[in-house]
Amino acid sequence: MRSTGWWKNTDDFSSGQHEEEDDDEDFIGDSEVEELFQLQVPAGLGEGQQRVFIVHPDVKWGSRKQHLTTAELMMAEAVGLVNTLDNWRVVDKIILSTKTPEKKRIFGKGNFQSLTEKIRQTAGISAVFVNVERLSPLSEREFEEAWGVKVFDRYSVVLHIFRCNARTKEAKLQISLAEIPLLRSRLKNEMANLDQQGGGSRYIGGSGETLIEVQQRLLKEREMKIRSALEKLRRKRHLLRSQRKHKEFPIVSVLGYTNCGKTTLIKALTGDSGLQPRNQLFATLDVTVHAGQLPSHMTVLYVDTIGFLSQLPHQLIDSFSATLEDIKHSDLLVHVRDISHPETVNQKVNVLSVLKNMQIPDRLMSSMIEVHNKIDLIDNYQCPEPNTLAISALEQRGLDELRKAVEAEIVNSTGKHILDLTVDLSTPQLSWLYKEATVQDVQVNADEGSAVVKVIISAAAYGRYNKVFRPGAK
Ligand SMILES: Nc1nc2c(ncn2[C@@H]2O[C@H](COP(=O)(O)OP(=O)(O)OP(=O)(O)O)[C@@H](O)[C@H]2O)c(=O)[nH]1
Ligand SMILES: [Mg+2]
Repeated sequence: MRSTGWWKNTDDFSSGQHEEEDDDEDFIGDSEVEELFQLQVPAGLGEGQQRVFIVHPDVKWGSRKQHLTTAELMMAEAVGLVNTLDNWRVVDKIILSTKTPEKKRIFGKGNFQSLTEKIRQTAGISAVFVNVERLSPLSEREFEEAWGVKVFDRYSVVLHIFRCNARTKEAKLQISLAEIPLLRSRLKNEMANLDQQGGGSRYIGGSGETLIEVQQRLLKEREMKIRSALEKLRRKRHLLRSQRKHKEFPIVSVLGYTNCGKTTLIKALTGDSGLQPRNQLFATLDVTVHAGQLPSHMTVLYVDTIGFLSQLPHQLIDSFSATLEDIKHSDLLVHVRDISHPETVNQKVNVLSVLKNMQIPDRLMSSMIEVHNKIDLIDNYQCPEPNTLAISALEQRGLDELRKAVEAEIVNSTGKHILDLTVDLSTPQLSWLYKEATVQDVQVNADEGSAVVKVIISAAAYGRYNKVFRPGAK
């Protein structure tokens, strides 16, 4: 199986060193990862067709009009999540107004009764998705008993989508870690059940531990194992990052709300046919790297990242912000927006606030290029904001302008200079420049045996050039 992990892809462009080296103490084998990934998927979430009834409990706020739009958008997002999964179907859906979130019960008594009737009368439902971030184990049990089907919250659904889409070792481990709280609350639930039958607090064997203590200990051990495996991967990536820095390929991280077109754009910019854009949320779960050329023929590495989503359960944000950590080490950020989306402004606010919480360095925030994508869906789109670029990644429109803008920022941020150097063709100057810098243009003057070479060159390389070929030059 080909790994698409970022450390692996990075290798493809650098030293050719392979991820899977035998004598590497930080090496994590596939089987080790699979063992940690292989979890007791909550019953009903795994294989098979799922026919889902969605309930969105809506807390009233603001004016009625405002309130309705918000609830409907939240419902649309819930439907989007369910449709992401191949074998899941939405059978019916309902928005129910609810009490304030601080209250213990989500639904009032009357509401709950009519909801229960509706669910029981709808034929063929196999699960109910209650669109709240996290259900308490108590509510989950109560709902499952009343409705007679599995009950999922946003956390378990998003986690399941992540599980289905994870490909690399790191993504799998991150998901296994994010799953621990879910397992912990399931354990609580099971123990509450057992206790009713007097079983959970009984000591087992001669160990002096009760059943629940054993289970909790196993879970804790599992968590430690995952954390240590992740730590090993991180160390490895750090090593590769410093090797890559050496090679001086500038890094351009492409980020934005889920489904805005990041993968499509990188595919268009690099021609990398291995990339698969898909019309679904969280199509990309692994950070991957792809080489592309700028107008000056300079090679840059585009980093495809996991998409942002508002209302992402925050336990998952903790796990996944680690996946995004690496964008801090980029030379440039490109923020892609789906300008045709009705919520495009809120999406931008969400992306910027997550970046702010991640403490992205100021230099990256101020040089970030904002790209308005999917302009093919809007007639005569004009960017309303200055310093933004309008493109269609799908129809490959506006890409040259984008490449130019990327190049200008890269030249700026990496401290490279664009210079016209006159070289003597009887010396190795030109071949030196080809090797150590990016040659943009060569104008040969045959009569004089010289050429004017336009190059992009780092300050350090220019210093070496002068030392070797023009000692005494300032
Ligand atoms: N009309 C139109 N559709 C586009 C454009 N760019 C991307 N899309 C479509 O938008 C959908 C999502 O594209 P992706 O490139 O997978 O989006 P992404 O941002 O990588 O999504 P995630 O990885 O899920 O975060 C796909 O169906 C693309 O074909 C565009 O310029 N115009
Ligand atoms: Mg993608």
